Amino acid sequence: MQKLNWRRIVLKVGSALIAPDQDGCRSRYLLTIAQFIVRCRARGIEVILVSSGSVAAGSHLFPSDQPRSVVMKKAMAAAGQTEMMAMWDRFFDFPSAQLLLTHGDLRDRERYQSIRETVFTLLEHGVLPIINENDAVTTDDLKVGDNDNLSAMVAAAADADALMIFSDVDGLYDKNPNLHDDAVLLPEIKSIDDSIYAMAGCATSAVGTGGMKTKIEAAEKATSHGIATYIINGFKEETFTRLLAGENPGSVFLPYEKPMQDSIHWMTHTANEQGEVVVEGSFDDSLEGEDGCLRGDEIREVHGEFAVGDTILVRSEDGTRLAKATANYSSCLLNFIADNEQSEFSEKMQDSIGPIISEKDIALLEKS
Ligand SMILES: Nc1ncnc2c1ncn2[C@@H]1O[C@H](COP(=O)(O)OP(=O)(O)O)[C@@H](O)[C@H]1O
Ligand SMILES: N[C@@H](CCC(=O)OP(=O)(O)O)C(=O)O
Repeated sequence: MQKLNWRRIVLKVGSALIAPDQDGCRSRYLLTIAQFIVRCRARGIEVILVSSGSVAAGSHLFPSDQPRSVVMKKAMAAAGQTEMMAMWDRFFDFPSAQLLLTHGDLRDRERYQSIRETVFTLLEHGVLPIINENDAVTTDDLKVGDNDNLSAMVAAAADADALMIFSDVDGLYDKNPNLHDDAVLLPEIKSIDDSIYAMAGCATSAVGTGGMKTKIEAAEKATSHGIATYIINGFKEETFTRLLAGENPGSVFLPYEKPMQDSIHWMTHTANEQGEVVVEGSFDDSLEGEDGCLRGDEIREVHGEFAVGDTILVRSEDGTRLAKATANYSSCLLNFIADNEQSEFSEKMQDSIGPIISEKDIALLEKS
């Protein structure tokens, strides 16, 4: 038996595989994916499943002649999720567990840690975690919006070795293969830049969300955490035999050689900034200084309301996004310090509380 190097993998299954006829769940493609999961587990590989498809699975329960409003889609998701979980559960003789998440859960550090603990406990006890976005309750500002990005956040949280995105296409092509006959498949992508994003088109199926763009975003999130990311065709049986043989049946994005530390990765790719501080141009110098930190006299403006421990954006006076960081001070206190930077009280306070942000809690961003 071929020895695979994966210790833990995240599989993401797109809606077209769940409900290919848009008429409820079908086992046609899921059976092969389920067998792949069983075989991986038999080889000692821990598997986490991120399953799309609740809306596609539930749509047949609602009148097709009515507009698909947001609220109608939420109702479809709520009903379709049960159908989809029942379908997955039928394939396995081991237990599975449902986790319905929103971005609101993942971007809160405590809830993120709690999700990690739950996932690890499930895996430890041989239970298959099956994850989807909680579409029935989520709102625009709380949702991830697509399961490609969600699966990458899950893969990072679970410290997986590989993320496999099973879609309706063989991998990433230099242009959409459903629209261009001369599109060429890219088997290996070493780094992701604008030229890679330029290849991505939208979804062409009736049920897909995000197309290739969100898959590349997911690959960027995952590879920067050291997670190899595959985009592969879940419709083809040979995909699964080739994966188990240690081959690449589609496109693989190679992991960073020096992955980000988990808390920095979370801050960069999952957390939302609650507010921002504008600093004078010498921010890089302050990081290189003895304390590796930011002090009150470098702050020009404070925007938004944030508390100690929240993620904030550090911006330069010319608008450049310099870094995300954990705030050691609330916005209220920072406003006071910025207004009274020379005061003895401000200086004493900083001496006793310490730096406004500390080097270990800073994620530097691309300067653009
Ligand atoms: N450069 C590209 N390479 C491959 N597929 C692409 C590309 N650009 C756009 N696509 C489209 O992306 C689709 C897959 O995305 P999507 O429909 O969202 O799938 P899923 O439901 O599996 O997430 C393909 O069927 C194809 O139409
Ligand atoms: N959470 C949604 C799926 C969103 C999504 O990203 O769909 P897809 O592009 O098919 O992976 C659902 O369960 O219907």
